[in-house]
Amino acid sequence: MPDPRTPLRIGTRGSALALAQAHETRDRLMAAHDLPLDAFEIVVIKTTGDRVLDRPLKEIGGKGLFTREIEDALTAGEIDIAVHSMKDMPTVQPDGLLIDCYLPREDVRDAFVSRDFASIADLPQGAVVGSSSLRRRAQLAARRPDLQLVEFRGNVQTRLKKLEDGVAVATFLAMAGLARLGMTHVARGAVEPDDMLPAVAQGCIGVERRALDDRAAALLAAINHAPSALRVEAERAFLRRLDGSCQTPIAGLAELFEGGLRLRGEILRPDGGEVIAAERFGNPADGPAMGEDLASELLSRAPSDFFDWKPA
Ligand SMILES: NCc1[nH]cc(CCC(=O)O)c1CC(=O)O
Repeated sequence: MPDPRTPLRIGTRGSALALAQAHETRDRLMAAHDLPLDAFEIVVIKTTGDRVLDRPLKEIGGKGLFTREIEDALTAGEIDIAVHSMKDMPTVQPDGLLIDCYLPREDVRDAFVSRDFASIADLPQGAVVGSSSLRRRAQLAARRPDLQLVEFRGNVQTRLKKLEDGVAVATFLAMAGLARLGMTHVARGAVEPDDMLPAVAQGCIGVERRALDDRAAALLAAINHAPSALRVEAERAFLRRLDGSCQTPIAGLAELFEGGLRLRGEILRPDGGEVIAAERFGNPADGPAMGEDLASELLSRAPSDFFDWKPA
């Protein structure tokens, strides 16, 4: 049992967004437990995803790329908790680790970012749009097959610079990331989920810990936001059922209303040529079962060649 007076080491990536998320987690822990700043230590961990910036993510390993090394540090006891964008998290955690703490979810929507155009509908015929997100590319192609898509990797600043340089006339970012960086002014508007269903867990920060670490468990329990947990766990059950069999784009969103849970999900062909979508309404406590059931419906409705696509 570690000395409860040693600082709690918070592992995070070093990007501005990751640091903002780590600081938010620390501030919530300080407030919930009336702890001083020096009860915490922020430990920055550089991941493969941060180092390899010149190739599309899908070539170098996709999901898990930003989290693997952080989880290794957690398992090795080099950090005590790890703060993650849940959108980037694989649906299964390594043995001995778990996530049971979620911060209040931010805006789940995608932001439309462009100097010259106000919305997707406003984009001229054939306009060049930058995005490296398989989901956003497929959703956009489904709505606007005339648009030209170019890869657009890197952090928020890098992508904004590419827009400035004229590499593309518009791009998409998560509203949540912009909000946490105090940069929502760069968005021309938010895209409603009806028009572009967000990525599973978009806008939600989760905190991972060692399953047997009672000190971290007790600290984190006080800051878990139950409604966000219910929503994200429903979405992640949906994704878990799909992502074993499916490298195609996936979107999913759970929302709470008047005591009920609405869960929407869709899978797309990467070229946007086909979208299969469905939804469930139910009891919030049944979120994970609803997620699995929704995934099963989409899988059963997909034609046999739907999942033949492999990343380049
Ligand atoms: N894949 C990168 C990533 N992971 C989480 C966010 C934004 C914050 C969030 O959704 O919680 C982003 C950037 C983006 O999509 O614009």
